Amino acid sequence: MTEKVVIALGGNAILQPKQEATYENQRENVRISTEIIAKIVKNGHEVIVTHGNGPQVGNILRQNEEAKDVVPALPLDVCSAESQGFIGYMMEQTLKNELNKLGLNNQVVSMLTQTEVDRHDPAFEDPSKPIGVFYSEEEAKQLAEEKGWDVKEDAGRGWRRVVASPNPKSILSSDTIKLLTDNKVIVIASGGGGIPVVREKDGSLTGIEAVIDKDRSAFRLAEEAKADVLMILTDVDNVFVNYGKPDQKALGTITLEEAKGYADEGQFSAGSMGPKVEAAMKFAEMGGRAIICSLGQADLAVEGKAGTQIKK
Ligand SMILES: Nc1ncnc2c1ncn2[C@@H]1O[C@H](COP(=O)(O)OP(=O)(O)O)[C@@H](O)[C@H]1O
Ligand SMILES: NC(=O)OP(=O)(O)O
Repeated sequence: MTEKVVIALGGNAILQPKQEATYENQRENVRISTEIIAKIVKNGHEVIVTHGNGPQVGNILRQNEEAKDVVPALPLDVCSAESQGFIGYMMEQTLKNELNKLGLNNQVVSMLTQTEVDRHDPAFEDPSKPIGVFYSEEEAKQLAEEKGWDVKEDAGRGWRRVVASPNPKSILSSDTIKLLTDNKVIVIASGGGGIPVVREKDGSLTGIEAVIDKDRSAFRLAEEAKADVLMILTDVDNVFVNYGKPDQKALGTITLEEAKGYADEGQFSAGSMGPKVEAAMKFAEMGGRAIICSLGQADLAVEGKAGTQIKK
């Protein structure tokens, strides 16, 4: 059965924390991801791809800040647009190559996407979105002091700079995305959660400095593009209960009620698995099928044979 699938690729899939942030490393990781996405297309599904940008947007911002005496620094929303362009370029090119290898000639387009947020969102007062590279606690605190950054510990993996991450209210080009997918075009959209923008009183749009969580905006994208499946890909095969403890247990197919129960127990860390499960539950609530799984198992998971699957 053909299903419309929104695939959300984790930042880890594009740049692993221990890798050097070279173009070559990132392009190869993206190529590996698009090899799997091409298989899903080959199996007959309509696909919309979205992706994270945490490491990349942090690096672009840093480049701008460090070089500001030579070239004026650009604001964070523009860095977000740059990251969408750069990742979209790698993804569009490698996906087309991988589709060609499978004898498929689908059109692929990557769209710069703006996401509307509320300028009064309380998230602007409480920066929480980790961007850029990881630091030791000592380095992070020193950088915070020297450069005025906000820094936080990131889900047990080290310390990172954090910026405001408002809730995505609407993906602005979702009508166009839907039109394209309805016409069999594979769309790469809303990368890095989308470029954050706010609507002025006269209806016009302007950018605002923030980085939107891509799991939250993937849910909005799936909702607005009327997808059947929301698939969030990360670096673990399943969602676990008692994660990291000797009695950890992988979750297979679970009901929305079961997922809510585990979330209420605090099983999913705020900065990592929490937003994924939250997005998956909201999508399941709407009657869709939500999957959280590893990149390597994505083609099996879409057929219901792997990963954590949440249904109403
Ligand atoms: N309950 C859980 N089950 C599985 N993984 C979890 C859980 N709680 C926290 N995690 C962590 O969440 C990580 C995935 O989140 P994150 O690194 O933010 O993803 P990505 O960058 O791929 O979007 C996993 O690598 C794992 O360490
Ligand atoms: N924007 C965003 O959520 O990126 P990551 O998935 O890379 O953190």
